[in-house]
Amino acid sequence: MTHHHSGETASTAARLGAVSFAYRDRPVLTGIDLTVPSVGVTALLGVNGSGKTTVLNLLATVTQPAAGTVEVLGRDAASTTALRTIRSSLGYLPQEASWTGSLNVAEFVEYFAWLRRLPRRTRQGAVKRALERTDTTRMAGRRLSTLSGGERQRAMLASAIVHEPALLILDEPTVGLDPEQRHHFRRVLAEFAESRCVLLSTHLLEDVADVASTVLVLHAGRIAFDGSPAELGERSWDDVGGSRAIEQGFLRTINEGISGQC
Ligand SMILES: Nc1ncnc2c1ncn2[C@@H]1O[C@H](COP(=O)(O)OP(=O)(O)OP(=O)(O)O)[C@@H](O)[C@H]1O
Repeated sequence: MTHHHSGETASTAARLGAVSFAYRDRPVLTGIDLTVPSVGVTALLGVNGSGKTTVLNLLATVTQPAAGTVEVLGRDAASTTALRTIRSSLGYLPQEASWTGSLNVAEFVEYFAWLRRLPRRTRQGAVKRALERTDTTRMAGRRLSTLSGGERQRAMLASAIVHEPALLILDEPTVGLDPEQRHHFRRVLAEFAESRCVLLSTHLLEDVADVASTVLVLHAGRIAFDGSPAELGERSWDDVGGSRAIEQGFLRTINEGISGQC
């Protein structure tokens, strides 16, 4: 995996340009600019309430900005015709996505294949591939309600990638997983991101150290850092290395409000 960060030369999966957004009278984003590279895992960091979910909702075209431009997969999300194309190439796993009912894993993923309008002749193959990719083939016949947190999250991931989206957006996907399940989940994401864009929000610096090629830090309504995990780690106070360095670099970025735009 490459460790370049987003820039003018890298091809772009998604972009926000001078976007502002408020919930009633509460401003959340204030003229934010950001770029998500088209390959690799991009991690969006920020404290609680900084607006990560809002950013993901905008890029998933679930929410519209009050001002500014949202561009996804090279198209302007303000255009109704572009939206059709964007949405068919997009996968979105919202925070704590929860599904009830009696479907087993394979049926659940097939249901999404159907929702995504995959033609009948390719549907079974797509389901099989999504199960293989997420290492859920063994649990294909088990009901969702009987799965552990990590197994369930992988089944959710399978449903989000069954149509092979060019851009996959995940809101805090590793919450509630134990260390081994997190590790496993990240390996699946890393593999998927070898040829596609994965954008995830997280509070876990270990997610960043382990799997991200690009880190964006959201602070005070804007992007306060845009670079590689190593570059964020270089902002630490001490010579600590690893996810400790990234944590310190993150804290320093939000405390000092350093601009990380290169
Ligand atoms: N529907 C809403 N109505 C009013 N305020 C909202 C709404 N949704 C979010 N907010 C507020 O907007 C701000 C940004 O919320 P958002 O969920 O985007 O942040 P976040 O970074 O994802 O937070 P967390 O890390 O806690 O998930 C917060 O202050 C939140 O309270």
